[in-house]
Amino acid sequence: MTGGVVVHPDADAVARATAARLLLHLLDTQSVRRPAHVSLTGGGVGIATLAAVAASPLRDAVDWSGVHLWWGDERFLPAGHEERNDTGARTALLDDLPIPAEQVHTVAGPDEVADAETAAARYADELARFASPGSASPVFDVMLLGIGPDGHVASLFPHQATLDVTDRTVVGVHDSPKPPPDRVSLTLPALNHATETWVVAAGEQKADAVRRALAGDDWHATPAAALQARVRTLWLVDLAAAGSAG
Ligand SMILES: O=C(O)[C@H](O)[C@@H](O)[C@H](O)[C@H](O)COP(=O)(O)O
Repeated sequence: MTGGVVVHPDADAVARATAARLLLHLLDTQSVRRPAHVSLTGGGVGIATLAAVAASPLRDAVDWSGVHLWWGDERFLPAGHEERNDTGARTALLDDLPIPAEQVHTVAGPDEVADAETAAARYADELARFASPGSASPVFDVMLLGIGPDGHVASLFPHQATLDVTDRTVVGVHDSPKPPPDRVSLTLPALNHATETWVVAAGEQKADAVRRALAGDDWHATPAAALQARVRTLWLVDLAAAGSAG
């Protein structure tokens, strides 16, 4: 397992460089095996990265029919709601991408299921359909994640019981300190079932969380400290999030 921190000048550079990294990574992956599984994230830099993928000349070099897209977490809101992570992704990129609809694996919302637990169970079933041998989910080629100022990743928030769930790949989340309160999230074992994890972060308000995660803080206090991809965990940050601002 290796890791590293790549520091870019600003948020826009983080998004553009991460988009280029993702597209090249997909091209490399597709030269040896398919399909590729990529897990997306909501959040400012996460969605800006998808917009940068849409704008990249490399975008059409990828064979999107060989890519499956997932989400590390979703806000438990009806399909099409503007605050859903997948809505942001559709607007930024997916509406315009030649990817088969059945390879875009979204989380059910309250328009489809009664509660976040049911949505989580349904998403776990979907992950299981594509599971690598002997496991409950595919190995994600790239797990893209943002980080909150409190150190949360996906919808795993500090000191919540969901952090200790290891017998499932997906959980319902309630009382999220970041709105909306109800969410669905991959658990830590599922997030770490990834070849590469890339945490994107920009802005001074992320600097303390990034520092604590990299210092190996107690992951109940800083969930991002628990991230450990199989091959490489990369931190793609701007100067401010690296704690080097001004
Ligand atoms: O639903 C969400 O909001 C997320 O998936 C969440 O984990 C996000 O990635 C971080 O909170 C960072 O978000 P920002 O980049 O907007 O701060």
